[in-house]
Order: sequence, then structure tokens, then C-alpha cells
Amino acid sequence: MSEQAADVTRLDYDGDDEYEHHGGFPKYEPVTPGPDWARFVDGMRTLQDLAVSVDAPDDVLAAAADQVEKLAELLGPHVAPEGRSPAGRTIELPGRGSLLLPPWNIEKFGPDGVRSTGMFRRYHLGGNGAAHGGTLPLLFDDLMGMIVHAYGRPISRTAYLHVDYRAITPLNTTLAIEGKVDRVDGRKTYITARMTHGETLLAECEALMLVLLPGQP
Ligand SMILES: CCCCCCCCCC(=O)SCCNC(=O)CCNC(=O)[C@H](O)C(C)(C)COP(=O)(O)OP(=O)(O)OC[C@H]1O[C@@H](n2cnc3c(N)ncnc32)[C@H](O)[C@@H]1OP(=O)(O)O
Repeated sequence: MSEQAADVTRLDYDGDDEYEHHGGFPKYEPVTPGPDWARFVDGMRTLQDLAVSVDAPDDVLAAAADQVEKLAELLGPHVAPEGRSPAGRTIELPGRGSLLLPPWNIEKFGPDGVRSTGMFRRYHLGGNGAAHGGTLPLLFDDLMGMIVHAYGRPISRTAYLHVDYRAITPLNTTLAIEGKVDRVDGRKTYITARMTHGETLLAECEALMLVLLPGQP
């Protein structure tokens, strides 16, 4: 790994630690980047799908690896600290423009709950055509963060996240996820959510979110 690429793993690599914090959090604000950001993220998602599904000859892989290395060289100088990249902050894009998140779109966001729809793709394959079991908690955890925020609670972290898998989660099919605050008790916010495919219940989730104390990371 080049020195430039290693910098990507640091959160404060530009030496700027002045930005605002909630608890221990950097401030996140929504952004609306130009259309090339959407194209870039969409292309990267296609590459993710291909990276976990191709069985290509060596010469094709060598050419692909050359291009990947060139791309990393092009992007490397533009790495920004946490909270500054459009990734995760572009609300109108699937997965808020973050490759970490499956490409789901927020449809409802308010104190009475959050709903989003989207699909798992080849990149999210677990086995025998179903989504990997770990991708559901990822989506639920992100949903919990949004629900707490939409409810008007301060920044909170997941203390527990319990997922019940009720049916196999298919790929490449539009699914829905929805949840809401059930109960608040001091720092604790209790939330329930469910994932569905039409009328079919795929998974249920219960989580406890705890409001961070000042300075908690
Ligand atoms: C716009 C920007 C959006 C950003 C959204 C960010 C959302 C992020 C969502 C996440 O994914 S966070 C990542 C996964 N979670 C973590 O990494 C959390 C790791 N754990 C911690 O940091 C601490 O354990 C935690 C801050 C959650 C709590 O530590 P504290 O020391 O502040 O709490 P404490 O242990 O004193 O517990 C407070 C209360 O909660 C209860 N509690 C804590 N953990 C529990 C648990 N696991 N199960 C049940 N109860 C629990 C505990 O019993 C107690 O109850 P009582 O007040 O009634 O005595």
C-alpha cells in the first residue's frame, strides 16, 4: 500500500481538529454535490458487484488491477476528514452516497418514524441467492441512527441491536425497512423496526440507543 493510500484510514489526516463535535462526533451536514458524484458512486457500486462476481482470465485481471491502481492514484490526493466527503451526506442518493450502505432511498423521515426502500445486490450476496446475514444489521443500525435523529434526540450510539431473521432476504428485489421510537427513558431510546418484501416479513429488529454523554466518542 502506498503512503498516500495509508492516509485514507486516518480521520484527522489534514491535521484539522477544529471542527465542531456533538458528544465526541464531528458535525455532519447534508450536501448536494454535482451530478458527477452520483455517476461516480453508481459506477463504484457496479464495480463492487463485479469485484465479487467475476471469474476473469489473468490478462483481464491484470488490466483491471492497473486501472484500479491508477484510479486510487487519482483520488488519493483528495481524501478529506470525516464529515467532509459527500459520502454518507448526500441524502437524495441511494445509501446517502456511501458505498458502505446498501443502495436504499429514504422515503419517510420524521418523529413518527423512518422508512426506506431499496435492494440488496450481488455485492451483498451471502449464499444461495440470499443477502448476507450481516448486511441486515448494517441497514438496521443505520436506520436506528436516522430514527433517533428524526425523533429529535441528541446523538446516540447503539447499545444493542437484536435481529430476528424471519425469511430469506432476496437480492435484486425492492424491499422496505421501517422503524420508530417505541419508548424513551432518560438517555435510553428503545426502537423497533422491520424489513419486508411486499407482505412478507423478512426480519424484525429491536435496538437500544443511548444518548452520548459529553465527550463520549
Ligand atoms: C447525523 C449524524 C448521525 C450519526 C449517527 C450515529 C449513529 C451511530 C449508531 C452506531 O452504529 S454506534 C456503533 C455501535 N455502537 C457502539 O459502538 C457503542 C459502544 N458502546 C458504548 O460506547 C457505550 O457502551 C455506550 C455509550 C452505548 C453506553 O455507555 P455508558 O457508559 O454511557 O452507559 P452505561 O453503561 O452507564 O449505561 C447507561 C444505561 O444504559 C443501560 N445499558 C447500556 N448498555 C446496555 C445494553 N447493551 N443492554 C441493556 N442496557 C444497557 C445501562 O444498564 C444503564 O441503565 P441504567 O441507567 O438504567 O442503569
